Amino acid sequence: MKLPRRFFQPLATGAPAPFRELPVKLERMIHFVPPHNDKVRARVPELAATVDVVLGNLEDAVPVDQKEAARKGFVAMAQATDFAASGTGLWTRINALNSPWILDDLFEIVSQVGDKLDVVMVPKVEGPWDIHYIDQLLAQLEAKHGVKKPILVHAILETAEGVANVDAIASASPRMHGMSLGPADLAASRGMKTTRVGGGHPDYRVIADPTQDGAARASAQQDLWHYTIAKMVDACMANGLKAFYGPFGDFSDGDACEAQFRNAFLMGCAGAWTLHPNQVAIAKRVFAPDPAEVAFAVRIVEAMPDGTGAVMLDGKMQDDATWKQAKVIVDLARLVAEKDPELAKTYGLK
Ligand SMILES: CC(=O)SCCNC(=O)CCNC(=O)[C@H](O)C(C)(C)COP(=O)(O)OP(=O)(O)OC[C@H]1O[C@@H](n2cnc3c(N)ncnc32)[C@H](O)[C@@H]1OP(=O)(O)O
Ligand SMILES: O=CC(=O)O
Ligand SMILES: [Mg+2]
Repeated sequence: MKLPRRFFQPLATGAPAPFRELPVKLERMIHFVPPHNDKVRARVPELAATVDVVLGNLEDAVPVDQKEAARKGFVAMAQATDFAASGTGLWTRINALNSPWILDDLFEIVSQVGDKLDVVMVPKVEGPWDIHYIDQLLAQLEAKHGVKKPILVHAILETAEGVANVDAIASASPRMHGMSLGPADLAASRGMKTTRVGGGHPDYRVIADPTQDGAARASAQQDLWHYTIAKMVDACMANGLKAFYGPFGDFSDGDACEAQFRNAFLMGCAGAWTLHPNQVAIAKRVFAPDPAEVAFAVRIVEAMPDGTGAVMLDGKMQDDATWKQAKVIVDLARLVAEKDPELAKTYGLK
């Protein structure tokens, strides 16, 4: 373990100092773009204005013979668009640490567009040692190429070992931005008996006890991801990081996607991945607080100006703890309102 006083020291001479606090940004969706696909890449300038984060994906879903094209495509799309102008984040998902592509991914991207890159998403993180390796390498590359702003690291939680080490991953480096649940790889790693990318399964359910009259027994589907999301959210929030739901692969089932995203939002996640344009509106709807909740949260904050004491609102007791919950909702609503004029009007925040 590093000494506490060395935690925030740059890991290479000339590399920028790590952030003490994460920049405050709205990240309702991390929109995945296949950079080797010329048609989709050509749409990135237009797309950038409509999503919170554009991510160029170099890992799974890119065929082996397109890995170089994807990397070059990402550099081209990073150069062609001013993401900062629309307040849009620019991320890339690099190949895994045990792959033959990761070094070229980082060398080429940091050398050519390191100053534009906000976050590197690292797949299949198993433990803090993976983050330490990326942390050191990024510092060396930032120093070599004169990158001024620290590039953040986002881990995908998608192996059984990674889940077992989630707290140590979250606290491994001040470069950590957050984590995403990777339900597809995690299902495989855990030996789950599914063939899906996120979402539920109709056979994962609880059933009521039999009754004497032999009536049909009530049964309800359960959420396969509840435990992991809760574990990830706790690890992230305890370390000042952000937690995200990852991919939902059935593009034809908007309702199921929305329900899964909403569970994650209610449990503390900041956003989710969008893999297809039709998931962007879902993420915008879900990862912004409900206007009625915002209105009630404003009443709580106004009823307890210094955040202490106990008051009654509509028959419900409010105190310091509900004031803090209300503050989470009002702060998020203000962040959303800065970007969304329609919701700003609906929220009507002063
Ligand atoms: C488990 C994991 O690792 S998940 C992360 C890895 N997976 C990914 O990154 C997948 C990202 N998404 C994609 O590559 C694509 O959506 C695909 C290949 C899965 C499907 O693409 P298509 O077959 O073209 O889907 P579809 O026909 O429904 O697309 C509709 C339109 O949206 C466009 N589109 C599809 N996906 C995207 C995207 N991610 N971003 C922008 N535009 C897109 C298509 O080009 C198409 O445009 P057109 O109407 O002008 O032809
Ligand atoms: O990378 C994402 C996953 O679900 O696997
Ligand atoms: Mg994966």
